[in-house]
Amino acid sequence: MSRLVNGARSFSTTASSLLADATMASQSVRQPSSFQVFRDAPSIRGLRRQLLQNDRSVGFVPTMGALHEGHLSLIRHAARENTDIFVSIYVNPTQFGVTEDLSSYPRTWDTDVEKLEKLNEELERLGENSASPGRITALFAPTSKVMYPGLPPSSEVDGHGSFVTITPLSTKLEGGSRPVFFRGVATVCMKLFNITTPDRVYFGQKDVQQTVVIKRMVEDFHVGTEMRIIETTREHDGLALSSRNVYLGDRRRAVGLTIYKALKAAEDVYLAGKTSRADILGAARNVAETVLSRQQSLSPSERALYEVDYISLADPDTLDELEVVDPAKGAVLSTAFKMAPLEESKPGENCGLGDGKVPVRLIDNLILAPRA
Ligand SMILES: Nc1ncnc2c1ncn2[C@@H]1O[C@H](COP(=O)(O)OP(=O)(O)OP(=O)(O)O)[C@@H](O)[C@H]1O
Ligand SMILES: CC(C)(CO)[C@@H](O)C(=O)[O-]
Ligand code: BAL
Repeated sequence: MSRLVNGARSFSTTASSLLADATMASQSVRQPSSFQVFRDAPSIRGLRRQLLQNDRSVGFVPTMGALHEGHLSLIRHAARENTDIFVSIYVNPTQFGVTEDLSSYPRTWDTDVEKLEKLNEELERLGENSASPGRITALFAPTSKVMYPGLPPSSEVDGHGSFVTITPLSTKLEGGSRPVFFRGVATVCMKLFNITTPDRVYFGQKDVQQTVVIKRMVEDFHVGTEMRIIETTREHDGLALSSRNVYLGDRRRAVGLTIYKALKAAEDVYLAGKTSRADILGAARNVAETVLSRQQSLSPSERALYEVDYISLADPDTLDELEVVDPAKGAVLSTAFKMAPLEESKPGENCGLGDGKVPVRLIDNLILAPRA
């Protein structure tokens, strides 16, 4: 397959996306051999047209890069039911609020390309003995000028632009702390879906509210694609993989596991037969508060502090908060922790990328499955 970088152009809009595009350009050194890289819409559309004419199916996996096993798991699922997989890497400025971490979001082009190449080798080996030999054939890595051709992309709540807004879903949970987040996500996903016209799209359960918003968008706008939601990939101890975890370091990584422990405690209560909000969320809050007060009693060089943004027990379709879980329907248990920067580090301590100074937002959720 060709080693072309298709339609490579370098435009920029706001300072942040200028930085993002420049970072991308400076990192776009490694070129893959088993799939093509596309930087603009007409070129990837050309490939899509050819595939359609040859009765091939496309599974699309949108990402913001800094790829980890969670992303690879989405691609492996896509490989089981499509001949061709399109992956996108684009750090979308409009989903970051003006004070959020757009400029520090991890960008790791070379290792991302390497991981995708290795995965293609794995898929090729699997394909020899299976009926579903899907492969990555395209990596779409557009510039912001390609994605936002008309205007500089705005991250202001009242900023101008062509936006897709899905309310009230987008205002709940994550939307409470990140008011432009789902407007940005829905808008960029609509653009990506319009460009790639995939048969199926793959999203991770880890970002549960994102799956609910995109599912609603696909239904309400009659987007001609099927949506697949893939279970959360976790570390051995349960911490959900996330691109931002590289900023945690050892101390915040250990304390950050509380997010999973709190959810598990709440799930245990539901599995034991309780259905009330007070019982279920009480168990999660108890874990979160106990760990936090223990951390607060330690010295600044020993502790890692956090703030619980929300702990939610919500309806799986509307994300409305529930007082009681209907066991026939189940619920979504979700939470967000804001891990504060370390106050003091110890000599030789692994404080993570950014030396422990970058605040890290962790989100996680468990689905309380319906029971008879
Ligand atoms: N641990 C995971 N398991 C399964 N899917 C995941 C996991 N982490 C991310 N994904 C999915 O990968 C897709 C791209 O996500 P993204 O590139 O934002 O990575 P991320 O790890 O979620 O990063 P962030 O630090 O921004 O949360 C999304 O559909 C997301 O839900
Ligand atoms: C879906 C997405 C790629 C849109 O930018 C992003 O929100 C993500 O990576 O989850
Ligand atoms: N996976 C979510 C992307 C974000 O936090 O911006």
